[in-house]
Order: sequence, then structure tokens, then C-alpha cells
Amino acid sequence: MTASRVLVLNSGSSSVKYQLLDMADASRLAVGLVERIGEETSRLVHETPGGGGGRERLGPIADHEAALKAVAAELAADGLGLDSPELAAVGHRVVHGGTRFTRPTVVTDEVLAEIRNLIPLAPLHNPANVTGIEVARTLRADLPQVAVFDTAFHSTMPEHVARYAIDAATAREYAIRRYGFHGTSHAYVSRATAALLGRPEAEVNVIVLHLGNGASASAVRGGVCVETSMGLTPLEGLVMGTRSGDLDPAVVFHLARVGGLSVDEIDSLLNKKSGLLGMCGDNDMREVLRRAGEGDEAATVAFEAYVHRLKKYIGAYTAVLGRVDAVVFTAGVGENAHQVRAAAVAGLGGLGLELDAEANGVRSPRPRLISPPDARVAVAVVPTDEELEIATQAYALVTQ
Ligand SMILES: Nc1ncnc2c1ncn2[C@@H]1O[C@H](COP(=O)(O)OP(=O)(O)O)[C@@H](O)[C@H]1O
Ligand SMILES: CC(=O)OP(=O)(O)O
Ligand SMILES: [Mg+2]
Repeated sequence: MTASRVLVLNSGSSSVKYQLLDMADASRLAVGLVERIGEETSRLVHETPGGGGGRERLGPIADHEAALKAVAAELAADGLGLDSPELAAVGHRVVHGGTRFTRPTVVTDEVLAEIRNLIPLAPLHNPANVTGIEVARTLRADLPQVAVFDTAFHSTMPEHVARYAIDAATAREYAIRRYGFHGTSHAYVSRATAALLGRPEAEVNVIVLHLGNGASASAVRGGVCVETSMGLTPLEGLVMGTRSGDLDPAVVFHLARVGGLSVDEIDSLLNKKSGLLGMCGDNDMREVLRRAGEGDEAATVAFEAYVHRLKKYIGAYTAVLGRVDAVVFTAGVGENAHQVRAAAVAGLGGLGLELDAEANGVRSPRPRLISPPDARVAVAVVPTDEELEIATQAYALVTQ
């Protein structure tokens, strides 16, 4: 029997998403989520799409280690545990790979130490990724653990795009440059968009808008990333659920000098208490839309700020690419919020962007066009699948 299964762990700051896939036919054997880790109201949802029904467990899960052990126990209860001889690898989403990791990488002690060294550049994400690797290694020492990096797809950005216009020696000393994130999603979605258009990836220029809790835009020319909105850390760029995105760096000096805030307080303010949450008190776009629909002013301004930032990036990346074949929406907000899509594209007829309002209103889990057939630039919704992409890359590495 050849081992053809890959377990994918996507550990976020307060959640773990996981999937067990059989790469022989890309089928899903188990899919689950642990959310609100560290709170009293933690919740684990575990499903086996092939049958057997789902399970939900409520109650406090203290930290990522406990969450991952709970996930392993759920899998074991279905006979799908880490001890299975059919398992070929565990694929881990690792958010920050620095300049070193631009390919999927089998985790050794030395690789793990390097991922740990990158924690200051992704303090909300890399610690959870490290814990995921450690727990999986403890449970099954002989199994290849493969790290797949969010930053990897963006490593092709030209030097002048990746650099900040700051003192070159300082930038070099502190590894300050634009790395970009959500790369597995941008890679998967840009490729799937070319397939949706029925054209070779190498011929297609795409702007991908990954709008989840974290949100980022990328410009992809012929399958190669040439620009993305996140930078040194996942804070730059679009307005997000709890992150500010772009701002004048002098805001930080002002808060420190005039407001007396510490660096950690400002970090927390911009990463965890800004974005939609900071502007209107809700970080979930569903809630923002509901309130804006009722005329709530703070929610309306937050929505408009979110959309305005999107328009700026669509315009900027149209200029970067020169010719755009498709603008594509993905992730929780991009796939579900037709109001965000409509507002982001509204008024961009001059750039060749138009929506088919009826198509935009349709709810579907499938990739689809939401622009009229004769539009100069296609507008599309393409559901992302970071887990499948991570599994594909990890499996290719261990079977090559
Ligand atoms: N039906 C919906 N309408 C609007 N927004 C939605 C809808 N469903 C999910 N979302 C948004 O998607 C976000 C989560 O997206 P997701 O891609 O799962 O994020 P992450 O992977 O960063 O946790 C939620 O915060 C929510 O705002
Ligand atoms: C890098 C990043 O922002 O990830 P997420 O959207 O999962 O928080
Ligand atoms: Mg995500």
C-alpha cells in the first residue's frame, strides 16, 4: 500500500483548521476547525465528508497544543489517526518564511529553529505554526513534516517592489523588506482563475483579492506574483477585520510621543483593535453589513473605508500589470459578500470593470464569472483552498 494521505494543519492566531486529504483522488477524509482557542467558549467541529457524520465539542481549549491534541484524538476516533500507515506527510501552513524559505520544506530541527527565529516578523501566526509542527512531531516522529510558507509565492516580486525606500544598510541589517502573505491562496486562486477563463496560466494577468479576516491583494502576471499588498508583516495594505492596513508611519511616532503608548500597545492597537473592529466595533463583515443596512453610521463608514482601499489597490495593480484579464474575489468576505464585490467594482468602468448584478447575487461554492460576457476585464469569484494547495505541495515534495 502506498501512503497517499496528507494531513494539513492551518494554525491561525486563535484557530486551527485541518483537513485530511487522499492525494490519490484529492478527496477529503476529514475536515475540521477548532476556534476561539484560549477562551472559555472554544469549539471543535469535526466532519468526515465520506460518511460517519460530524461532531461538535464545546468547552475551553486552553492553547494550540491542547487544540492539536484534540484534533489528533478526533482523527484517531475515526481510525484516521497520525499512526495510520497511509499517511505520507503532514503539511503545515507557516506564515513567515523570511527570505530563506521560498519552497515547501521538510522540517528538520534546524528548519524549525529558523521558523522560530522569524516569530518577531509574524508574532500572531508563526508561534502557532511552530506548535503545530512540534505536536505533530511528538505524535509521529517518523512522518515527514512539510512547511508550506505564505511568503513563498511572493518571493518572485522584483527587488524594487520588495524594497521599502529606507536606508539600505538598515534594511539589510534588520531584514526589512516586503514579503507578502496568503501566498498559497494567491497561487491557487490565480491558477484556478486561468482555468475558469479557459486560458493558459502563463498568458493571463490577474488581480487577486483575498478578503478573509486578514486581507491582501496581489498582482499576478502569467502565474508569477509581481506585487502584493502585505509587507514586512501581515499588517500593511487593505483594511482588515482587526488590522489597519496602510497608514502613515508617523501615526506610530505620534501615539508614542503624544499619546504615551508603548510599542507593544501600539502593535496591539494596529493589529488587534483596528480595521473594521476599530472603526465600528465589529470585525465580522456580516455584522458590519447588517448594521450598515440599518443605517448605522460607524458601520457605514467602516464599510466605505474597506471598499475605498480595495478600489485603490485595483487601480494601482491595473497600472502595475498594464493589462488585466481578471479581477478575482476570494476568502470569507470575497466569496460571500456580494455587497463588497459590487461596491469595490462600482465606478471602475474606465478600467474595463463591470458587474453582472444578477450573477454577482448568486451564492455558489463554485468558481464563477460575475461580469458580463463582453466585459473588457473579467470579474470572478473563485473559492480559495489553502489546504488543498498545501497538501498538493507537501505531497509533491515527499513523493518526488
Ligand atoms: N456570508 C458572509 N457575508 C459576509 N462576510 C462573510 C460571510 N461569511 C464569512 N464572512 C467573513 O469572512 C471572514 C472569515 O474569512 P476566512 O477566509 O474564513 O478568514 P480566515 O481564514 O482569515 O479566518 C469573517 O470574518 C466574515 O467577516
Ligand atoms: C497572514 C494572515 O494575515 O493570515 P490570516 O488571514 O489567516 O490571519
Ligand atoms: Mg485564512
